[in-house]
Amino acid sequence: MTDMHEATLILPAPAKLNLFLHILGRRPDGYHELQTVFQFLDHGDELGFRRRDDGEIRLHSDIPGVPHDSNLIVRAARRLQEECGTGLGADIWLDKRLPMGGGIGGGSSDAATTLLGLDHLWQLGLGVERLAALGLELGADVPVFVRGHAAFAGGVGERLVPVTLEEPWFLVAVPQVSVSTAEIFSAPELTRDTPAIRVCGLPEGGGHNDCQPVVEQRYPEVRNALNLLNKFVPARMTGTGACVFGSFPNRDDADKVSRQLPATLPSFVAQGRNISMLHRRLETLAQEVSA
Ligand SMILES: C[C@](O)(CO)[C@H](O)COP(=O)(O)OP(=O)(O)OC[C@H]1O[C@@H](n2ccc(N)nc2=O)[C@H](O)[C@@H]1O
Ligand SMILES: Nc1ncnc2c1ncn2[C@@H]1O[C@H](COP(=O)(O)OP(=O)(O)OP(=O)(O)O)[C@@H](O)[C@H]1O
Repeated sequence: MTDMHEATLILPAPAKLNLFLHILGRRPDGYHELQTVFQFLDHGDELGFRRRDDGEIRLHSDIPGVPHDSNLIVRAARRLQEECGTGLGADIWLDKRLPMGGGIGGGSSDAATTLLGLDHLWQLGLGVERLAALGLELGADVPVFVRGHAAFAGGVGERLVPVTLEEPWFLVAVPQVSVSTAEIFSAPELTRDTPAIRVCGLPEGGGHNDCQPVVEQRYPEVRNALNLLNKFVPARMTGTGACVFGSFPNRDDADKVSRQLPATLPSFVAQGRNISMLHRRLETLAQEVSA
């Protein structure tokens, strides 16, 4: 067993929030037409990479309940190898900080960081378009992390239009429950007929999350978290849950509320960002190389 300090490249895998999530309809293949806005958080997992010359992909950090070969990090690495036919491999370490099944995109972000990290390490120069297309094969949320810009999403989540938003501080509460995205999308009671908005951005009044009533009904932990946070700030769920969030003009205000939440409801405070911290780090790396 080796450690993160053996990595030659360490990169962040930030979380995202869905600031609203409207479900417009269901396609014959079961996937849902939706509209949402993604913004990144300056908080996330961390991944370490080191090149191997024998073609092996080895993830040295276990996630309980996720077999090595099913981990999105390993799947992303193997898909990239297959795509470009490289004989190179990698040792990979993961410092998992984001809750799983939290609706903040941890697995998708890990996959995107793997695609961009190995593209850099193996000097493939595949470019964001091809990496985003590979990402979409792994999950609907992967392309936005590959592109790294806050975005309005349409279609089944794959049609992305970059947007520039205010960058408030968010308090994200983490109910101690994991919500399955597939379960919520297959719920008979899910509202699937919200009218499309015409602007590529935040709707007037901020919109809503159609998945929230379904999750509140099925998961009392999420309902309780929303009730608690709503006492201080208008609270909303991200994605298909379980995390709920409220926004604040500065860090101090968010921290104050965070300290008033009960110990049974963990939370974190992070700034919303239009450029993901992964892309800011890659930009710095590129500048260091060219200097
Ligand atoms: C809810 C969101 O997080 C919003 O950002 C995403 O749309 C879900 O993204 P994700 O977790 O990457 O989802 P995927 O792994 O692609 O799909 C998980 C499951 O969610 C359902 N699903 C997902 C996306 C979509 N537009 N319609 C769906 O019905 C499908 O049943 C699918 O089997
Ligand atoms: N590297 C990974 N990190 C987290 N989950 C992973 C990973 N690889 C595979 N998975 C699987 O993916 C599932 C969803 O994890 P994830 O943390 O992305 O959920 P989420 O935050 O609800 O995502 P989303 O907002 O994209 O729906 C997990 O329950 C786990 O079984």
